[in-house]
Amino acid sequence: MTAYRTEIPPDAVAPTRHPDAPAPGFVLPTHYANCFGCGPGQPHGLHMRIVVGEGCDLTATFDVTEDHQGAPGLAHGGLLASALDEILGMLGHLTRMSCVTARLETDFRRPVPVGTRLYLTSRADAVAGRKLYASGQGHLDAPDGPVAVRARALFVQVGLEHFTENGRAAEIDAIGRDPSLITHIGDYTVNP
Ligand SMILES: CCCCCCCCCCCCCCCC(=O)SCCNC(=O)CCNC(=O)[C@H](O)C(C)(C)COP(=O)(O)OP(=O)(O)OC[C@H]1O[C@@H](n2cnc3c(N)ncnc32)[C@H](O)[C@@H]1OP(=O)(O)O
Repeated sequence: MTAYRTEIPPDAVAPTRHPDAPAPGFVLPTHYANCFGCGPGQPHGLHMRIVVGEGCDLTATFDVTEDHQGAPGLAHGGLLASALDEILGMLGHLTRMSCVTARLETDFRRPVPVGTRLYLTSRADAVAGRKLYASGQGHLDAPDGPVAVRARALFVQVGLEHFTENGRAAEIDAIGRDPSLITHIGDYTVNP
């Protein structure tokens, strides 16, 4: 059997939902106004609205439009992977780990026509030190519809310097001038 690099290592533990994690049903605010996945200020973005689940899990819907085409009338696979990356990355809200994607493995199981509403889910599967293992999927047109796309991912926890030292100065400076470009939930700042 293939040894995937997102296979959960023996020293991993079950993820713990942080006591101060947002309540079930809470709609997560965008972590950065210009994020391609969730930012309202990003005209070309996916504008995903991600909802907190009961455990270490999230749900979202994503409407596939003609702007998302790869083949005629069908969604572009990279775009579907982006939607999954977004809902997987937001799991850090529940475990209070500010993470970036280290690896994202995507299986495309069925074509996704323009006009589809994709019902996305993600869940944290395990934590090993700074590493968060997660999986997710997208169902066609209903929460229990056929699975069109699924993914497994590894996220690695990083500090704020990951963003301040690597991000382009123009955008980092813009946040300094307008801190509302990134979101604060409770007593912590969501990574940009
Ligand atoms: C406070 C609360 C906040 C709440 C939170 C909200 C979050 C708000 C969410 C935003 C949601 C955005 C959704 C989009 C998310 C992106 O799209 S993020 C952008 C895309 N990703 C990137 O740009 C990351 C680029 N890569 C890097 O910067 C670095 O490679 C990394 C990932 C930080 C790791 O580097 P590093 O810190 O030097 O660590 P490193 O020792 O290399 O790796 C750590 C461990 O991970 C393993 N590893 C690293 N890469 C891989 C890999 N590709 N495959 C397998 N294993 C790997 C290493 O083997 C190592 O394992 P151990 O030795 O510990 O067992």
